[in-house]
Amino acid sequence: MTHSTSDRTADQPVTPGDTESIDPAVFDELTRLRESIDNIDAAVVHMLAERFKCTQQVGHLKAAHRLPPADPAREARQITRLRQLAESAKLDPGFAEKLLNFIIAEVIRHHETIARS
Ligand SMILES: C=C(O[C@@H]1C=C(C(=O)O)C=C[C@H]1O)C(=O)O
Repeated sequence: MTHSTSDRTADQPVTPGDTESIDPAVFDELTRLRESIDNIDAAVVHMLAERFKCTQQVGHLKAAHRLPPADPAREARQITRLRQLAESAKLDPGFAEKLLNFIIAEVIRHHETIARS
């Protein structure tokens, strides 16, 4: 059985996936916003891919010159800088720090693999 928007009162939540019962104007707005989210997610993936291309080169340079995979002093400077950028962009600095640490941990793992190879 299908439901029109008039079958549902405002206080009843819409079942996830039940797009037919969403007000068409709301659905259009949601679709527009989701298209932007998809574009942003694609940009993030492409930017991360470029970042990892650079960090792979750093990994090979470090391995060739017997430099350690991690550089905690550089990381500390990056975190300070990113927290400041996040603050001015009204992004949670704690979240920015966690994200950078997550990415750096993956980079260091790659550098350790390169150094062993
Ligand atoms: C890429 C480097 O190696 C590691 C990874 C970093 C990063 O992903 O930004 C930063 C510092 C290092 O711990 C580097 O030393 O520049």
